[in-house]
Amino acid sequence: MAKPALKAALLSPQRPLGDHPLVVAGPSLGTSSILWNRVASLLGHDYDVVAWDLPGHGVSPVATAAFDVAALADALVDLVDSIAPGENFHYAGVSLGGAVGLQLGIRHGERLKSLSVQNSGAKIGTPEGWLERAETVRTQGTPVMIQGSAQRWFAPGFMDREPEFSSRLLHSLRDADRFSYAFCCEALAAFDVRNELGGITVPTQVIAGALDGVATPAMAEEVAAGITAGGGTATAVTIEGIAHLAPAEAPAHVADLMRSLISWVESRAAAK
Ligand SMILES: O=C(O)CC1=CCC(=O)O1
Repeated sequence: MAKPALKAALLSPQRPLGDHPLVVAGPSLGTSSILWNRVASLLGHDYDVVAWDLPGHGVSPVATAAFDVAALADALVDLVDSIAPGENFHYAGVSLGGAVGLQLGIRHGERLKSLSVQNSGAKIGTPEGWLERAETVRTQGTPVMIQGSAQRWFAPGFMDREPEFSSRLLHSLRDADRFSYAFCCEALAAFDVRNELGGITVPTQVIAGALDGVATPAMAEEVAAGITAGGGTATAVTIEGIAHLAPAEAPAHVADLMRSLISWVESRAAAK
């Protein structure tokens, strides 16, 4: 599979990288690094927060060939090495970005210090559904997804409370390259790591939204159980009142959960 080129934005304050632990944050399908703005403003004082974009989304170049989730994980390690060569990092990702996190844990566990998988699962949706969506978007463009995405992404009332932020997120979808979006759908169609979760040994938290119909709390429990069955450390947490975009909908809660995991891992490493 082709390895797509990825780019990232620094969301923490401008300063030389390396004095603070590195946190790499990944987006969901149709969104961009904007998804992480609020969490980064809460964590950016203590951590270097870098958010990457999917191919053809945000600042990443369009994809010209198919890729799978494993290739996205490999490309992300290349990206980290271009920013902070050889550095180990904490990773957090939402939905497809969370799937990339699971592949990082499976394929590149030695590079991860912790893993926060949010609104995601070891398998998301059905291959048929993703292939149908890929075809729709390839022929009609990403704007055709806006109405349905708004319903899946946000809990009732969020768009009324946060019109500007929700519209910035939906603009990321509108502005995404249709072919790259379709390749992402095809990557999700082929993604199923339910039998590989036992290979993840990095400390992991799995965050679900109680109102998420795409990646349900049961899917988060399944990920955590699969990791612990292999001897790893994982906990699943459900946040009430939110749907599919935890860092946008509950930034303070997500930042607290991430900070607990990261500071536990960092203090454990410092004590060794
Ligand atoms: O269906 C959506 O748009 C939500 C979603 C599924 C996978 C992903 O990354 O986002």
